[in-house]
Parts: sequence; C-alpha cells; structure tokens
Amino acid sequence: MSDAQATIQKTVTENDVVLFMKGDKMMPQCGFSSRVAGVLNFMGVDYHDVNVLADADIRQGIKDYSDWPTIPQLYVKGEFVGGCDIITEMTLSGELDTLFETNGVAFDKEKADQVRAANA
Ligand SMILES: N[C@@H](CCC(=O)N[C@@H](CS)C(=O)NCC(=O)O)C(=O)O
Repeated sequence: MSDAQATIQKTVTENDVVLFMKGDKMMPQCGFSSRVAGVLNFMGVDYHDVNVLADADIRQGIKDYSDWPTIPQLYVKGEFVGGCDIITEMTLSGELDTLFETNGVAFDKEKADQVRAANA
C-alpha cells in the first residue's frame, strides 16, 4: 500500500466523518466543496476536513481509494458516501439524516429541516 493510501485509510478509520475537499471547512476553494462543507457546517456536524490542494498524492490517492473521479468526497465511519451531487440529494431526501443517526453522528435536526424547507 502506498503512503497516500495508508494515510487515507488511517484518516477515515480514526475520524467518524471526513470530508476530502478543496480548501478547508472555513475557506473552501471550490463551489462543490463549499456546498458540502456548508451543509455539514450548518447542520453542526463535527467532521475532519482534508484539503487535497495541499497534497497532490492525497488528491490523486483519494480518487483511487474510492474509485470516484472527483472531489469533494465524504466518508462516514470509513465508508465513502458521495460527492456534492449525492450529498445534496441525500440532504434534501433526509437520507443523510438517517445515515448520521444510524452511525451515531450528532447533528442538528432542526437545521437539516431548515435546509429542506429552503429548497422545497
Ligand atoms: N459532480 C461532482 C462535482 C465535483 C467535481 O466535478 N469536482 C472536480 C472539480 S473541483 C474535480 O474534483 N476534478 C478532479 C480534480 O480536481 O482533481 C460531485 O457531485 O461532487
């Protein structure tokens, strides 16, 4: 296993929720990353952010790890969940709430409902 793959595996194993993104959660540097980080921030989710722009090996490595060609990538309990389109859909359908509840990830349900109401 390459160093990048080992680092990624360790990161997604040691942190319940991980967002591989461009920029960081306070200052995303891509609209897709910004949308996912914005939802997680608004929902009050405690997550670990990894800025792939800081490391070319991780940027490529995360695509290899999940066999998914783009960033952002959200992981919950070590499992790849999706990118921006999937997370947006799951937020609006309530599936993301269910996934968090099933995995014991704390979030503010009222805020999640607010996102849905604003996009209804
Ligand atoms: N449809 C994608 C949009 C994300 C996307 O297209 N990301 C591009 C541009 S930021 C990307 O990661 N390209 C490969 C790269 O920059 O390494 C999603 O749902 O996440």
